[in-house]
Amino acid sequence: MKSLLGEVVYEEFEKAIENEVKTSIRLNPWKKKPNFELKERILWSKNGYFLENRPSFTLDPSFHAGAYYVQEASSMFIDHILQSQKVEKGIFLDLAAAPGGKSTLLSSYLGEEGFLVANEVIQARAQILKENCIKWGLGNILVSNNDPEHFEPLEGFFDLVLVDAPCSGEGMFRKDPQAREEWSTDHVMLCSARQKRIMDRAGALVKAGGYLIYSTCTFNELENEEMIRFLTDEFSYEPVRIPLDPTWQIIESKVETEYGDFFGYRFFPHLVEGEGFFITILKRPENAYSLVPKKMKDFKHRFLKEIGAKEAEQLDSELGIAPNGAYYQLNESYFRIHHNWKNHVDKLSQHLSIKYFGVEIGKKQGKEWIPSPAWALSTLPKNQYNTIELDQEQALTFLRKGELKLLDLEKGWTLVCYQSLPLGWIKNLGNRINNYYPKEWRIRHL
Ligand SMILES: C[S@@+](CC[C@H](N)C(=O)[O-])C[C@H]1O[C@@H](n2cnc3c(N)ncnc32)[C@H](O)[C@@H]1O
Repeated sequence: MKSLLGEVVYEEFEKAIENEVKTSIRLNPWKKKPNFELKERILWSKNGYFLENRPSFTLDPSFHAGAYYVQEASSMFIDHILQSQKVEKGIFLDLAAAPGGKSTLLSSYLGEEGFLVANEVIQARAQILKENCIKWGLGNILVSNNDPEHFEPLEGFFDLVLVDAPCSGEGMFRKDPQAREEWSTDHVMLCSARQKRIMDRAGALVKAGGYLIYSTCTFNELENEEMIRFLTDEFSYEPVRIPLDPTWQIIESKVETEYGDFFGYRFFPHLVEGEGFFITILKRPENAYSLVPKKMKDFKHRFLKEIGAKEAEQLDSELGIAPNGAYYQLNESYFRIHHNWKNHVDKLSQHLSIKYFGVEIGKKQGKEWIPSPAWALSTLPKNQYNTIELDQEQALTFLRKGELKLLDLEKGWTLVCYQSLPLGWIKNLGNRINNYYPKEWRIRHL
């Protein structure tokens, strides 16, 4: 750090990492705003705000409704990159995605015009990623649980690939004392070697004219600038320079390579109200040559059944959804995606271990239709259902999967909402009210 910053500035850095980092959130632009005051916007992010203090997010039902994501400010710079480059919306990949901070940002950017593959190699973390993507609710994400190597047949498939790499975590020294304990030069070398393995695969997945974004939460050059050199040696990429407002105090780093000057951006804790961070973006030339995919292990989902176009139209009409869905059936459950992405999902399902995709609408059990919690949390309409507005206490009871005592509730299914934000389903059986909030999501420590 001393060689990166010089002795004098190093002291400022050392002081800064003893201070608390400001809490920040990013709003879900496709859902209703939560009912609290947001005064200080994060300047490089369209939907990011600093909070004055750190509230208990667990006790805020609008957090569980996916109205916002708690994310530190530096990471939201991706928003500025996408907006300033006017990156075309298409099919994006977030290769190291859990718990989903950057995936939910990419999903917001894409909206209905794009589709995101959010991948996580560690199974337990892929489960958390899936939960966060469901709550975000846009239905434009496919969650997979694969090693980057498994993506080999998808070379040249993606308009944008983001790799937020596992790293030595120097930028987390302030938040996480364990990160300081675990740091060693050997660990930095190990991280750098692992990043090269990942980027050796990721670099080939971008289509001609597409973008590759690489980021870490560490400062050292071996895991950052060195990776830019590695990528330009292995693949043909063009540099991209991001416009910066000097008041943001983000430090640009120029990397001279034999293929031209490339740029990275560093976020230091003594300059920026966020965690330490490094990010770079490269562009695959329009005339880049794509490798011919090799045959590899087949992950085809044997149980995924496609629903015909006619039946899909009928389902959309019965459910009150615009007639632009493609449906798949997995056991008794129905999953819906925008039909524009059907061919992509078909291709992806041949190679990836899919954990979730689109919106799980519900399942048929005998003659009964059971609406899914994911549908409740999605931005798709649910107009034909009764809704009920809960106060905070009642909403927390619902999220604990407790029993709600509600008078004059109509028989059958009701969508429960908090501040007009859907949380899930209850069903009035006459003698009792069943709570359909998923057991694995219920909030416990209250
Ligand atoms: C920095 S975190 C990603 C954070 C995430 N992008 C977000 O914004 O919420 C890096 C992720 O890489 C995963 N990972 C670890 N080893 C990996 C490997 N060899 N290949 C790909 N991903 C790996 C970790 O499990 C972790 O979830």
